[in-house]
Amino acid sequence: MLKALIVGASGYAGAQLAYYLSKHPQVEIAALTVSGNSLDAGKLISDYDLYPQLKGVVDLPLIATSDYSSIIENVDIVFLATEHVVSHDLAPYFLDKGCIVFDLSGAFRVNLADFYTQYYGFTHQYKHWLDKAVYGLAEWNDNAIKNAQLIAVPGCYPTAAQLPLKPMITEGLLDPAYWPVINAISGVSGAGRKASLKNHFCEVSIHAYSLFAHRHQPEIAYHLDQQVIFTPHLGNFKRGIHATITCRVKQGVIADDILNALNKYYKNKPLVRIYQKDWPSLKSVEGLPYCDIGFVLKDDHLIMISVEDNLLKGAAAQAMQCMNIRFGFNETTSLI
Ligand SMILES: NC(=O)C1=CN([C@@H]2O[C@H](COP(=O)(O)OP(=O)(O)OC[C@H]3O[C@@H](n4cnc5c(N)ncnc54)[C@H](OP(=O)(O)O)[C@@H]3O)[C@@H](O)[C@H]2O)C=CC1
Ligand SMILES: CC(=O)N[C@@H](CCC(=O)OP(=O)(O)O)C(=O)O
Repeated sequence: MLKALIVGASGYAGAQLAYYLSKHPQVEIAALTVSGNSLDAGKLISDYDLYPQLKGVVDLPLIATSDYSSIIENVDIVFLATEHVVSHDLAPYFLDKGCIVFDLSGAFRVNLADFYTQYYGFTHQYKHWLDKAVYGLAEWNDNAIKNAQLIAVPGCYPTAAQLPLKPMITEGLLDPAYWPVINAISGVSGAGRKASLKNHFCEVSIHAYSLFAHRHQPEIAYHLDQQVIFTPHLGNFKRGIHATITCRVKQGVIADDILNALNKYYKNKPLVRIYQKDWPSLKSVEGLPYCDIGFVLKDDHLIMISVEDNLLKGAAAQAMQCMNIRFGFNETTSLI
């Protein structure tokens, strides 16, 4: 049995990882940790005020620590379900110890000078690990993931945006003169579990935010090798991302070309489901590890709809999928 550590286990993504690992036949949980001064220190993850859904499933304590020396002996795999700067600081320690690290934050996703100072507010200190990190967009990077020590699991919006667009761009179906326009709305869990007025349920309305300034715009553009306009929205629901992506196709492209491109890349990919008619809504993916994609073409205007659970295909499920790929397990083990 491989042994896995989840850092940030009391967070929304960390708790989902704990659930998936509890069902995995080849990997077991070595420890669940939170920060040294966590208010949840010593509680069971399944306690009433944390995740009672995990009662009888994962009844492990949350260890509050910043010293991993006694834990690491026993660990093969580390999931960092922590905010970006915490992952940035912790990942090299585990990597130097030889662990395989799956980072759910943005700390190793984009290898561009000044990207972290501009969008994340810190100067990246670990260029050599940034150079080695493999972007964990699982359906597209499986060969590189198989050999990676550090897997940077994509952001929730970038997964919902890239999965529909990548086949279009790779097959040369889009008119390069027009940037795809991505309008995506996320549930409040996208902001994490820590309470603030911004994610207080009674305060949340529906609104766009970070116009022309969200850190996921450069992440999407970098990995697509195509500029895009990206506008995130916050919605008054718990979980899920619904992305509406409007593009201009090249003259002569017909609906069959779009469907064939999607099928070419996803027919054998169990976690991406293509709609042949109509288009998906959030209820088809809530609590599930899929990204569902539909589209409509009118003349040379293409609208693609993609939906996912931000905490699952947008975070924990994709991390688990990457782990399965990395260790040669069935891609969907413990996920479906
Ligand atoms: N929520 C989402 O939809 C998505 C999230 N992500 C990314 O995944 C990561 C986790 O997100 P999410 O689960 O929402 O975040 P949460 O805020 O819900 O959880 C963060 C977790 O990290 C712990 N933590 C904070 N500081 C430290 C530390 N120094 N050492 C160890 N643990 C620490 C927190 O516990 P405590 O503070 O008590 O120590 C908590 O368990 C983030 O990088 C986020 O950007 C990616 C895609 C989607
Ligand atoms: C609704 C909400 O606030 N969403 C977050 C993005 C989700 C996330 O966790 O960001 P990463 O994918 O970069 O890790 C935001 O816009 O900052």
